[in-house]
Amino acid sequence: MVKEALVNQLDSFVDRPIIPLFHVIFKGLGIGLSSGYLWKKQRKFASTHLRYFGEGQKSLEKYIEVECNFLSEAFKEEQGRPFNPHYTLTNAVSNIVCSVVFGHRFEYSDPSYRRILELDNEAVVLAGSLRTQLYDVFPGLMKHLPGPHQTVHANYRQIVAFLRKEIEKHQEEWNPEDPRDYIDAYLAEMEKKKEDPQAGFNTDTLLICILDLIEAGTESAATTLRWALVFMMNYPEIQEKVQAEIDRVIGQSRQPTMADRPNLPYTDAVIHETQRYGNIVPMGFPKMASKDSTLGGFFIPKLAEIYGNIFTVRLGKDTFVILCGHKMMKEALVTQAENFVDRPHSSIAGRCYAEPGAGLFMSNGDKWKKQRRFALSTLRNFGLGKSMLEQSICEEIRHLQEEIEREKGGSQLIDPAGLFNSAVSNIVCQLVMGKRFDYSDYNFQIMLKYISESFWLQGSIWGQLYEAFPKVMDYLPGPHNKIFTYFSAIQTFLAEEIEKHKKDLDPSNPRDYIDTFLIEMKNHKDSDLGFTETNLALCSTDLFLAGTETTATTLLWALVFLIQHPEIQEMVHTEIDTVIGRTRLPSMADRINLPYTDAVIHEIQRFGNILPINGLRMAHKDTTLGGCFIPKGTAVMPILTSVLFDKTEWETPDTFNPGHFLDASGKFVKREAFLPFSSGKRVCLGEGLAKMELFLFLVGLLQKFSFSAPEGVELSAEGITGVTRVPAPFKVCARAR
Ligand code: HEM
Repeated sequence: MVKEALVNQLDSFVDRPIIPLFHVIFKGLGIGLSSGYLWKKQRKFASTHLRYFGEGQKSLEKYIEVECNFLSEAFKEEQGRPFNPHYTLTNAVSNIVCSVVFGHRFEYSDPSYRRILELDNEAVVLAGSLRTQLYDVFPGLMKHLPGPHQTVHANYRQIVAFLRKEIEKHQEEWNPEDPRDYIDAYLAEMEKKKEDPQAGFNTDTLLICILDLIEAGTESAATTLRWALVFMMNYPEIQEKVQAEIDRVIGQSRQPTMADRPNLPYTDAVIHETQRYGNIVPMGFPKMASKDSTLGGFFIPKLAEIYGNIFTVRLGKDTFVILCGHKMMKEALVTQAENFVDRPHSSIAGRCYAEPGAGLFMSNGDKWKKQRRFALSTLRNFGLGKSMLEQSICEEIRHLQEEIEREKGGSQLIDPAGLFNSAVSNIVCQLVMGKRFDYSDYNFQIMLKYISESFWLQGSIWGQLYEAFPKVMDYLPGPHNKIFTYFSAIQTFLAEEIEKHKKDLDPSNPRDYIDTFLIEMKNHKDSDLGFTETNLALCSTDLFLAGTETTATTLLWALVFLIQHPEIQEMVHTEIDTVIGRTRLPSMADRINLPYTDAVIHEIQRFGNILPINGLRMAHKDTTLGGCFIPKGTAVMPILTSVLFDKTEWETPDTFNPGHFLDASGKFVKREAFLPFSSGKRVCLGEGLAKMELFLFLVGLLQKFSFSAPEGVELSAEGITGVTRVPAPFKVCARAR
C-alpha cells in the first residue's frame, strides 16, 4: 500500500499537507514541509549542493573520519564507566551536516551548540505527543493556551535565532568566487534566481532549509546510532561477530573507509537490520493527495487492483471491510441480502437521533423494516407512479424556469446550486409536509444551507474525528459541533410542521406523510416499531435530507457534463425538440421515446458518482464473503465508485459516454452495474422519486435553455467529497432557446 501511494502514484502524493504546529515556524518554506514548485526547486538545489560539498568528493568521508576520532576520544575519556552517550553522539552526527552547511564543526564542550541540540531534541519529542497534536486539530484555540506546543514553538524560535546569526556571519564574509559551504552557494543562487520569486530563493527560505538540514541530519542519524548501541548491548553475540569482522578486514590501527563496506557483509547487514528494527520515523511524514485520490472516492478502488475485491482497512480505531467491484457488491448486497442488511453504529447518528435506532437511514431490525415499508407505501400513495406527483414536479419546473429568468438578468449568469436545491427539496416537502416553499422563504433557505453544510461536514476530517473520538470531541470546539446544531434546527423545523398538522388533522383525509404517520400512531400505541412523535420528526428529517442533497447534486453534475460536452447537449436538445417540442411540459410517458436523453441521464448518474462510498453496512451474523470470514458486527463499506467505474463492466469507465446505455440501433439498454442507488434490501428508498425528478427536471430545463460556462471559465469534474461528491461552486450562462 505504501508503495502504491509513494511510488506508483508518486505524483499524486508528493505534496505535504499544512501541519499547523510546524507551519507557525516553517511557513511552508524549506525542503521538508514545502510543496509544489518551491519544494521542487529547493530540493533540487539541496541535493546537488550536498553532493558537491560532500558526497561524491573525498571531503565528506574526511569530515566523518575526523569526527570519528573526536568521538572515540570522548568515549575513551569515560574509561569504561557507565555514561550517557546521547549528546556526544548527537553532536558528532550533527557536526557532519554542520561542516557541509556552515563550513565548520562544533566542539562537544561548546555550551551554545549543546543547548541548540537539547532544544531541538525536546521539540522533536514534544511534537509527537498527543497533547501537542491537539494543536493540529485546534490551532486557533490552542495558540492561546499553555501546553507543550508553546515549548515546541519557543525552542524553534531560539534555534532559528542561532541559525540567523550563522547566515549573517556568512553574508559579511561572503566571497562569490569561493563558496565554502551550502550557505555560501545558496547566497550565490539568491542572486541568480532574483527573476524567479516563486522558487523561493531568499534568506527566509534559506533559514528554514538549513533548519531542515540540520534537524533532519542530526536527530535521525543520531537516533539510529543510539538504537545501534542498544541492539549491540542487547545482543552481545552479534556485537562480537561485528567486531571480529572489523578486526579481520580493517584491523585496529587504520580508520574505516566506504571502500571497506563490500568486505564487511555481516556488519552491513547489522546496520540495515538496525534501521529496520529501530523504525525511527514510524509514521513517515504526512503526504497530501495533490490530485483527487480520496480513500473512498478513487483510491480504494485502486487498492482493489492490488488486494482484490475484498480487504480490510483500519481508519482510527475502526476496522472496515471494503467491498469493491460489481460482482462482490452483488454477492454481499443481493445474494446475502439478509446478512448485510444492518447499519453499523455511528457516533454522529447516535448523538443526532435522540431515540436510539430511530429514523429511516440508521435504524435496524423490525423497527427499520416497518418504518421503511410504511414510508414506501405512503410515498406511493401520495404520488409515486401517479400523475399527481408528475404535476407537482411540472409545477416546480415552471417556478424554476421563472427563477432562472429572474436571476440571470443582463449577465445571463446564474448560480444553479441554490436554485436546484430549492426546486428539488420542494418535491419532497410536498410529499412529507404537503406544501412547497417560495425560493425566497428565509427559513427554508437556511434549512437548505444546513443540509448541504452538514453533508459536507460529516464526510470531512471533522466528522471523521468525531466518529473516532466522540467523547473527546464532545467537549471541544470546532466545526463538528455545527453538525449537531444544524441537525437539531432541521428537526425543530419539522417538529413545528408536525404541530401544525396535529391541529388540523382530518383522520379520514390524510394530506401527506406526516398526516398518515399521525393516524398510524394510534394503531401502534403499545408497539415499539417507532410510531412515536419523536420518530416521526426523525423519519421526516431523513426524507428531507436524503431527498434534497442527492438529487440536486446530480442535477449540478448534469450541467457540468453537458457544458463540458456541448455536442451531447445539442443531441439532447434535438431529441427533445423532435419528441416533445418546446411548448408542452414533459411527462414520464415521454421517457421511452427519448432513449438518447435517458442514456445521458444514466451516464450523468454513473459519472457523477455522488455517493462514492455508499451507506455503510454491518454483518448481521458470522458469514463468509469472497472466501473471507466476516464476523458478526463487522462494518462493511460497499464502495459504489468501484462499481460505477468497474473496468470489467464498462467499455470506457473513465470517459463520459452515454453510449454505455445505448445499443447499436440507438435503443436504451439497462446495465447491471448501474448502481448509483445501491442494491438489495437497503437500496435507496427514494429511487423511483429521484428518477422521476431527474428526468422531468432535466428535460424541462433543456427544453427551455442552452447552458454554457462563462467566457474563459472551464468547469471542473474533480468534485468536493464529503458524504456526497459535489461539483465545486460554479456559475453558468443560461440562454433561452
Ligand atoms: C439521485 C438521487 C439519489 C441517489 C443517488 C441516492 C442514493 C442512495 C444510496 C446509495 C443509499 C444507500 C443505500 C444502501 O445503503 O445500500 C440511499 C439510501 C436512502 N435514500 Fe437515497 N438517493 C437519492 C435520492 C433520494 C431521495 C429523493 C430520497 C427521498 C425520498 C431518498 C431517500 C433515501 C433513504 C430514506 C435512504 C435510506 C434507506 C434505508 O436505509 O433503508 N434518496 N440513497
